[in-house]
Amino acid sequence: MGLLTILKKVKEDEKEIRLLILGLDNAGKTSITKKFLGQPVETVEPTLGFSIQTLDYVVRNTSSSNSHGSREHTNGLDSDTTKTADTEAIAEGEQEQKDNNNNDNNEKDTTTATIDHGATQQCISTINAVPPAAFSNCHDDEQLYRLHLWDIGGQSSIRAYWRNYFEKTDGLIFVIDSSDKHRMELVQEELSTLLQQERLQGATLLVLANKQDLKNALTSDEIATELGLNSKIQYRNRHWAIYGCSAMSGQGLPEALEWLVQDITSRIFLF
Ligand SMILES: Nc1nc2c(ncn2[C@@H]2O[C@H](COP(=O)(O)OP(=O)(O)OP(=O)(O)O)[C@@H](O)[C@H]2O)c(=O)[nH]1
Repeated sequence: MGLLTILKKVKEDEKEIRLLILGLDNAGKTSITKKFLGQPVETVEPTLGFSIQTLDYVVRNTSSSNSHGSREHTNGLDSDTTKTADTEAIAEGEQEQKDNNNNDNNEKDTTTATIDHGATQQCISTINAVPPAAFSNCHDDEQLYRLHLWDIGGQSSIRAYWRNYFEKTDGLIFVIDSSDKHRMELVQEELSTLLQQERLQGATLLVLANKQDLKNALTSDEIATELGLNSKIQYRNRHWAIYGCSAMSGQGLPEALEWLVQDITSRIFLF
């Protein structure tokens, strides 16, 4: 294997992005994940554990397609912040993730794999079989990123397990049911607790104010105020954005994902 081949392989391996999708139960995490994957969203079941999906995402390196123009709110930080590497040993979560990463590597060519995590934890790992050649088929002005979408159940009994999935997270997608006004305080508390976690310190935060198709939905501006995104100190050193969206219509999702990928890639990939 020549040097160039080795360098290219290193480069290719680095183009993987890990996205953690969290939020209260019924917020729309699975529906949004399905929409990202181009799958039907009419029938979704509550996630009783977690599911992992991969999505190959192409970014065109032209000035127009790289722009973040459609984002609604950001903290205005420079995008050259270095990714925080968390080397602390993670007890059970780390082991669980290693098991799943191994599964990921081993099962690339299969469509599904199931891991038994006992009564409350199920994992359905669906790996979209994308030929490795896909990486070399991009045009010069295109870059392919492989997004790993970790959709974790949001029911209160499962929220205690969220911490098992923090490791190596590049981006946190926090999904909110914008029509669920009574639980906004709980949403605020859960997000605030998440952002205090050391292993999520370097992660870009994308807040999705979902279900904008419902008449009684709060707007993304109203939710930003509820969460204190522009006022709380814990958001000052964080790359964040909030987008209104609807998993049903898909409205707002392409722009939101584009912003997230652009923010992450501009921070963590050197070439
Ligand atoms: N009207 C509307 N309904 C939505 C939208 N997104 C999701 N839903 C519905 O909300 C319900 C919950 O959606 P899920 O995607 O299962 O939510 P979840 O966050 O994955 O839920 P858990 O797995 O319990 O954590 C389902 O009935 C969806 O059809 C949306 O944008 N608009």
